[in-house]
Order: sequence, then structure tokens, then C-alpha cells
Amino acid sequence: MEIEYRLDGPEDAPLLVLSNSLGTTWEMWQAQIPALTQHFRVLRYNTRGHGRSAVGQQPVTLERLGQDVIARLDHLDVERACFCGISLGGMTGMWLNRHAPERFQRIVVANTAARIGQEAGWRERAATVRAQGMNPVAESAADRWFTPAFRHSNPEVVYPLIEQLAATPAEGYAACCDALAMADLRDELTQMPLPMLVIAGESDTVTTSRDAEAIVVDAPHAHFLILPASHLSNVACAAAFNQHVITFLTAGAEHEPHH
Ligand SMILES: O=C(O)CC1=CCC(=O)O1
Repeated sequence: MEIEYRLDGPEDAPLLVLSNSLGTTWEMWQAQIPALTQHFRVLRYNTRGHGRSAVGQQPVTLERLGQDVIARLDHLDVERACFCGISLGGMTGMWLNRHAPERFQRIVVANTAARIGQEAGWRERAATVRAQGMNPVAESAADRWFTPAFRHSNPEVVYPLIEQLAATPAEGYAACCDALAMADLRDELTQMPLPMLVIAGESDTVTTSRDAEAIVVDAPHAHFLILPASHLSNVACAAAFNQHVITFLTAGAEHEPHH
């Protein structure tokens, strides 16, 4: 199996795909599963190069990450699904909105941007992990992902995520950094036809609330929501995240076929 995935929730419920961020695994959605499986059959997968998902022989690109999702829907014989992705997973969601809108009903993208960072920064990070392994990025990840207050009060939540990051295969992580170096959807935002909820974290310094606002300005059916969180808003603000995602994804569901 090239891309590992798992399914939770009732078999006859509409399918919701969850897409993780750089350096995490499907475990990062743990706080979503009890709430989301009340409404959806939830498909979690590990982004190419993460967990036990293969990195593959070809360079990883945003298109490739998007095609991995389409291939999974084809494999499961699902015509249309909902999608929720965070950070790199959010970019995958925007790519799908632009290039495969006929396969989705509604899309949520959290803590993301049409262009995350700069090419040189991603190339440098890829080179660092290829040369030194995951420790340098793992040491600084908690600062990028959470506010100091959340880190201080929730070490039992934060440290398992950092351990998962440290366990990510260095080449898989580096290949996704290379994908981020090239991924740029800024000129394609006006061609994303699906209803899309764009969630920002008010303390997120990786993908800022201005990045999220810029998506909403250009994408025709995008809605903005800000949560009191840093980069991993689904972890730090799980209850509000879940409630807004469910409300958005189930709106109009009776008019939208899902199989
Ligand atoms: O740099 C990080 O660890 C945060 C991040 C950037 C893109 C992504 O998916 O996560």
C-alpha cells in the first residue's frame, strides 16, 4: 500500500477526508474523531512520505499529493466527498478545489496559505533534515505549532505530536518541503468554485490570519473563521474547530449527492 489510510465512523455516512500537516500523522486528528464520526465516515491518511506512506520515486509535488486523494476516492468507489486539511493538507484541499471540484462537495482548509513561506527556506529545511535528521526541526516545532500558554498547560498533548515529528522519515519530510518550495496557488484562487471554509489561528506565525484573508478575498465561495490558536488550531481549539467544521460541511447537505 503506497498511502496508508484508515476509516472510522458509520459505513453509510457521507465521506470526509482529513489531510495532515507537514511532520504529523493522522494521529493529529484524534480530537476530531468522536465529533466528526457522528456525521461522517472519516477517511484519514498519512500524507506521502509521512508515517508509513511511501515517498515514492518521483519528486513530491502538490499535484501528486492531490492525486493521492483522488486515487483513494477512486479506490473506495466514492464519487464525491468532503475534505478538511490543515497547513500542507490545506494546500492540498485548495489544489483539489481548483483541479477536481467535481469530486468534492465542500472543503475546509485550516492554517494554510496560497503560498507558504519562501522557496529558499523550504530548500534549506529539506537540506537540514537530509543532512542531520529530524532533531533540528523537532526541537523547534512546538514553538511553530502552539502558543506558549497552550504548550505550558498541555504537555501531554504537545509532546506526543513532537515525538511523531521526530519519527517522521527524514526523506519523506524533506520531499514534502521540496513540494512546499514549489507550491503556489495565488494565481489560481479565483478558479476554486467550491464552498470553502478558511480557518485561521490568531497567533499563527507560520500561516497568518492575513494569509487566510487573502484566500477569502480571491476564492469565490470562501468563508473566513478565526480561532484563538497558533498553527495547529484543530488541536488547540478542538471543540470550536469541530463545531464550525460540522456546521459548515453539513450545510446544504440534503441538496448535495455524496455517492
Ligand atoms: O513548519 C511547520 O512545522 C509548520 C508547517 C508548515 C507547512 C505545514 O504543513 O506545517
